[in-house]
Amino acid sequence: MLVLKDIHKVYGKDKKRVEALKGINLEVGKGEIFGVIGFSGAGKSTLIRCVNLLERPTSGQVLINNVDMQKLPPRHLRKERKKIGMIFQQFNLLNAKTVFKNVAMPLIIDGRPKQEIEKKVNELLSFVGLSDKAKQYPEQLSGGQKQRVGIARALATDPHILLCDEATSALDPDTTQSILELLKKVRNELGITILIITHEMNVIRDICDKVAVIDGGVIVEQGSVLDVFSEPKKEITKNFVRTILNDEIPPTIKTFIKTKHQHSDSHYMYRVLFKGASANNPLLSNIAKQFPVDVNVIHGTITELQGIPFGNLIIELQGKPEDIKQALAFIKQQEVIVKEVDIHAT
Ligand SMILES: Nc1ncnc2c1ncn2[C@@H]1O[C@H](COP(=O)(O)OP(=O)(O)OP(=O)(O)O)[C@@H](O)[C@H]1O
Repeated sequence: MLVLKDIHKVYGKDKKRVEALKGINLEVGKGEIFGVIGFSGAGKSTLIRCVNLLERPTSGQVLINNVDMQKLPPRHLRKERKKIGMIFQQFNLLNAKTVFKNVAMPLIIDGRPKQEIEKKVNELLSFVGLSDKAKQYPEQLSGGQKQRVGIARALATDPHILLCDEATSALDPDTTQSILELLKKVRNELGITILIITHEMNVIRDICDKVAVIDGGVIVEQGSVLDVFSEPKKEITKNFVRTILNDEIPPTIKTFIKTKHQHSDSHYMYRVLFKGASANNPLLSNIAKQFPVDVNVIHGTITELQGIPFGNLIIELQGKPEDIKQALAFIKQQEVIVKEVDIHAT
């Protein structure tokens, strides 16, 4: 659907030269919700603007449905661009125009007949839940309602892809949630592919299928949200995951365990990650029932990723070394990820 091949973007020259993107490779499948997360200055805005060629890449290819966007003559490019909708952090609405006119604008520019515009805009306002606001002006709306207008406007030309540039960053948590639900509806009911850039991991957790982490103009890690959340590899990714899935053992518990293990070289502490169906299995009680081993839950968090439960527990197994070995072998047969925690190194 959308393929970015070795995209570089350089701004300025000589002393003012900034290499904002340093060889970005991404593939977004049809109907996917793909999130790109990074800190401020990582290159997110540049990246998303390169997709619809608001910003021309210095080198590299932007392929949409196998069409190389940069090779298109201007007339064809204008046509292809209509298949890419975009929404913005600050909504970018025309304050002097009504909600209806704002949504109608891309269709008016496109020279569509009045009747068609009327029908389409009313459908879109109903889709985003703002039928009763058609005659109002943007300043009479809340932030969430403004973003709904932004979404309706972006959908006016029936795009295949929707680009979301920090679309929820200006909104409070509840409104963020309702906009994310609307974006899910856009994908589920209209089959539109969505590319989101954000610095908020909760946005990735709540609606993305795949995630890429961008740092210093480079994608440092990417994969399915489930995989990246369960086994983040790079430090920056671990820090992002930690913002919503705190896997740090609290200092007081660390001190307690260290004292307890002071005279022992045995390591009976494990981090267990449950995802999907495994999160519903009574694993811990099964261990306690089947082996002469006590299970002590030291710390844990459970969250949901796209409706799938996802748990991260630190457990301590107490018992004879041979029994613990057997219990551990049993745990490893389950659909969970188990890692030893070296308390002396934490
Ligand atoms: N028009 C421009 N001219 C010169 N440098 C630019 C321009 N736009 C962006 N940059 C630089 O490119 C780098 C990436 O910026 P970009 O805005 O893409 O990052 P970002 O991840 O979107 O950050 P933010 O969330 O703060 O907007 C930064 O160093 C920025 O200063």
